Amino acid sequence: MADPNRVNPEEDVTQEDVLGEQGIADPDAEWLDIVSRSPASRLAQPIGFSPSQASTVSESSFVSPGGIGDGGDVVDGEAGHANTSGLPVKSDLSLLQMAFAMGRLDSSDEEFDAAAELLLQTLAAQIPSAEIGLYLYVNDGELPMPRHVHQREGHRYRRPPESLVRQVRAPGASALLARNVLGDRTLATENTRGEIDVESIVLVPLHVPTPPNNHAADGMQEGTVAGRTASQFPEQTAEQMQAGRMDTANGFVHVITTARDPSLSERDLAVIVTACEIFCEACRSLSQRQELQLTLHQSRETIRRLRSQLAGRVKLLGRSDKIQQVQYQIAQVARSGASVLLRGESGTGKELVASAIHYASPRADSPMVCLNCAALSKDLLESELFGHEKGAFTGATDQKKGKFEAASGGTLMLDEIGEMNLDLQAKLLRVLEGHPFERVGGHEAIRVDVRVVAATHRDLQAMVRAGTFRQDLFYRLNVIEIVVPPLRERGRDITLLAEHFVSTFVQTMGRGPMKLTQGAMKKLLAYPWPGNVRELRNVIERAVVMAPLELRGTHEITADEIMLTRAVVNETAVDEAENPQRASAQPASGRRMEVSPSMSLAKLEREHIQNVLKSTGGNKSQTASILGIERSTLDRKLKRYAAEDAKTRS
Ligand SMILES: Nc1ncnc2c1ncn2[C@@H]1O[C@H](COP(=O)(O)OP(=O)(O)OP(=O)(O)O)[C@@H](O)[C@H]1O
Repeated sequence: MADPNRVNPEEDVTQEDVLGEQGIADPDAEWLDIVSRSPASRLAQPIGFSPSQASTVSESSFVSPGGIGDGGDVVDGEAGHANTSGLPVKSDLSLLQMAFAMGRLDSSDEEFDAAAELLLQTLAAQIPSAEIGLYLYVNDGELPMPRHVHQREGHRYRRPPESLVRQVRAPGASALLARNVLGDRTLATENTRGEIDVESIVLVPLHVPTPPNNHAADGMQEGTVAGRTASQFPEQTAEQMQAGRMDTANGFVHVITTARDPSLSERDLAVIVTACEIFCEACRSLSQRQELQLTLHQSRETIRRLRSQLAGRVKLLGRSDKIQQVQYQIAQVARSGASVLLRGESGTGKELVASAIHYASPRADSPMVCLNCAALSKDLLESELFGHEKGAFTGATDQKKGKFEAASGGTLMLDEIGEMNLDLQAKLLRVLEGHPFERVGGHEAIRVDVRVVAATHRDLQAMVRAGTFRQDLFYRLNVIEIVVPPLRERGRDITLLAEHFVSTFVQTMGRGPMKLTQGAMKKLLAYPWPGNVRELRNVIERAVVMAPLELRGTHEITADEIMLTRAVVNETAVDEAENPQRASAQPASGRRMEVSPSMSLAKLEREHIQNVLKSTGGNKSQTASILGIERSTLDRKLKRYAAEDAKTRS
């Protein structure tokens, strides 16, 4: 025969195990340990109770622990809750309504308390004769004041005694129902008249994620505690709860009825447990959403910070007239939303100019996206530009947004626009004219607000004449044209940029101080820079990398350490600068000049000037600088050579 002191004879759990050492003072108290829940099983079950799983419990007996839907559900037949039709009963509907209402809560800080309020309202509607308290522990210390309370008009809710609370806070504790507890001091506390008139009690442990922000103080009901902070709550994350790692409740719901009211039934217990399950799940999902929102917020902040850092770095260096003209144009066009066409050789800084326009424009806080039209096949370029739907083509395993969508609100730079085929040019034109577009394989019309900056090193007008570039697109893109000059036409900007790159690389590579020698500078100035600024950058990077590791003081980067790919270097100037005593008669082009003993000094000078002029691509300022003469002197000499030639011809 079963030991009446045992809660669950099968599992050898005594009544004391459930209630602790102090146990039940009143031997008449009837206990039902109804639900022993594992987090993993939560909400895996329907909210309602299936008749096939229901079991009726006779008075004065204990039921084995079991989760809702685990076969341990209890239905109070007398209360008429057993439902053989399989249709939801009234309480199920109300719980469903509560679940929907909780599901609709957004993830703002106050929603945890809104969910708690919904829970209490639902329970109050289901059990009109009950007083209810919801508790959350800020730490593992004493019983806190209830965070939310429901009490009827003229009635006063009373907290449970500590000894009872310990039971629901024990690891893996179940929900409890106690009846006939009138006068039992271990199960209920006194009312204002010093009587213990509580007749039945339900306690349900809660496993809720840490409330996001303790706004509980705002608009709380009587008995709640203000001034708690989220960090004071025990560390419990939604993931931990989901994984079922946390088995100590960090809160509970306490429901009581007094001697004047109907006693709480098993059906009431089941409803309360289910409602609490829904509440905990809603809190978990709110917490997860809030974590996601926090991550999103942090990511946005990071992007904003990186953008402003980037904006600070987008500096178009140069003091030459030509670069100052470009800087002026950037400032002019940035304020407008007009399309810009950037022209210039490869490596001159077209992308940098596009970025400078973007970061100086009101679109600076939105994305700046670049796409090189030369790097992709026609089909890939279309999908990169406009995106594609899942399954649009082989390999399109997911939906993908295109660069137009990615640049929404910002700027899209289309580099090498001259490489775009005519079909795509037509599609691009439509978008530039304000028409919506569809992703490849899609039907949804997408509209974006994007400023397009196109760039090319090709002669688009010639392409228009040849029929390989649409004239209407050319006009649409060429609202404003900015020509980025080649480096060889920027004179002293070469050394300015070189010095900038030296200090940049020294810093990023963590090297000691370095500087360029005069000879190195002259070598740089004498070079025609077919690869423009990009090539200069690479040359300097190499020089910094190759500089001796053991340095004392400032390392001087000599001409010999400047490795140029083309052999067209003014070695004369360099040699003279590095070894002034070793004057040489080598031409600027790098070809060794044949110097016959009969050659006059004037002829030698003329040949040298023409060679240097050739090596700088006709850049007179640069030539003058290399030769170490004034620009006006060079002009005079060139005029004289032209006059001499004309005279010879006539
Ligand atoms: N005036 C400048 N000041 C500082 N850095 C520059 C300047 N011009 C170009 N650069 C640097 O030179 C490199 C090449 O520039 P960028 O990529 O903008 O050239 P591009 O004309 O767009 O080249 P491509 O036509 O090949 O795409 C980049 O590292 C860029 O930061």
